[in-house]
Amino acid sequence: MSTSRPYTVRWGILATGGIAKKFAGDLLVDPATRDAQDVSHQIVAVASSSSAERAQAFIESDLEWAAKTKVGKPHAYGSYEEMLKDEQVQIVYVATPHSHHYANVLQCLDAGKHVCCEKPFTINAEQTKHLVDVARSKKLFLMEAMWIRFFPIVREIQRLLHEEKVLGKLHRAHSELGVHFDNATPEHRLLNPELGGGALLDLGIYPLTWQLLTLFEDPSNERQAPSITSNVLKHPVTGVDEFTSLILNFEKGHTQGMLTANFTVRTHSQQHTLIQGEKGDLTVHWAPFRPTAFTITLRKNSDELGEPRTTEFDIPGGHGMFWVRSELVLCHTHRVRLTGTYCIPQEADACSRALRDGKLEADLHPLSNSIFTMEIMDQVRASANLKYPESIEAVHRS
Ligand SMILES: NC(=O)C1=CN([C@@H]2O[C@H](COP(=O)(O)OP(=O)(O)OC[C@H]3O[C@@H](n4cnc5c(N)ncnc54)[C@H](OP(=O)(O)O)[C@@H]3O)[C@@H](O)[C@H]2O)C=CC1
Ligand SMILES: O=C1OC[C@@H](O)[C@H](O)[C@H]1O
Repeated sequence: MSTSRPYTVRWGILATGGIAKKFAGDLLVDPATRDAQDVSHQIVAVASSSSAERAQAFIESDLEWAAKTKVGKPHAYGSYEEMLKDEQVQIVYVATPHSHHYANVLQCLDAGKHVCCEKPFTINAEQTKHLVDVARSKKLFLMEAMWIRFFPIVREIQRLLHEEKVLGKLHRAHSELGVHFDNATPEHRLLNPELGGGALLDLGIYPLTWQLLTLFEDPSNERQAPSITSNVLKHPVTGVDEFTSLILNFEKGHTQGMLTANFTVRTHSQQHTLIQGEKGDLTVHWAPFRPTAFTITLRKNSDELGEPRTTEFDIPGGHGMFWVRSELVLCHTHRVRLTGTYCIPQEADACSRALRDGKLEADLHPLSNSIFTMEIMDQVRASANLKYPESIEAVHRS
């Protein structure tokens, strides 16, 4: 255990909606509980575009600041601009709807702040590329908060598939995410084109990331881009994509991926991602955006499956936006608790370590991943003639 003082990063939270509450709440969990000795987090400011009172209420009631920490309270700002003038703020977590990411991240970078921005990074790839250029020119850290990239369970799946080759040669992967919102009106950010609504950008990005993690990043594919066919069914009222499906051919790896996303019917299968190889299958259990277990079923022969073996990962405390302390457990008849826990940085810890080490992007989720993801989503939208209003598609290079 290291005895040196942890590197403390000072966060500003930009927007006070649903995910901001989860992310900020996770920042307040004592890093010692996850054996992270080298980094810690402080929230120094919260900004709401609605009012300073809303930012204050976020601090007092959503974060239950007084109950959770004795550390000095963050400053509550009634506008994003005001918060970005605060010299105490080192890095900003951007949690506005997709439509606003590009403009908000530009604002942060122009104010000299490092940035961690929610997924999807922007509306289109050109906007992402512009943000990357600006961040690099200003020597500022920038990262898309595609949090599953930092989960130990995801890294363990990659290790098993790509290094240990537990399934042998990979053949195909199926991944999906369907959700159902009871009271989703046309104004809801998921249905509203003005807010970048639609299944692909909000939900499809997860099954797409599972395809990239498994088939695209399979060493035998040598990171060759897939050829893609896609199909989209638009929402009858707002015109955003309600159901979106992709077939991805990875020629180099000789694998095929299929993915589907929608915001009307929930994925009921507990297993949202299925990867099949010559020796058997690996399924990842719900949820695609917060996986906690996977099952490997090796084949006895071409027709018969062997006994499934499940590995579970714990996410003790918090929502899991910064870290996971995990223990491997083999379930079913082989219930074995493996000795030793290990802690792996998750997205917020990864940001802190990058700032501490003077890095401008995160090793586990470099900006090239975000550009590539946006390019694929652009391609799918173009083939379905799915356009957002020009006000949110525009790129403002000077
Ligand atoms: N990583 C993950 O697991 C998740 C990521 N997300 C991502 O986070 C982002 C935000 O999602 P979520 O928190 O669910 O959204 P919410 O609608 O709950 O919150 C968005 C917040 O953005 C601010 N805002 C600024 N301008 C607008 C506007 N014109 N309309 C609406 N809100 C506005 C508001 O905060 P204020 O008034 O304080 O400025 C609002 O509370 C999305 O891009 C989504 O993809 C969402 C859920 C889970
Ligand atoms: O990132 C997300 O994960 C969970 C979904 O319900 C949500 O809409 C999405 O933004």
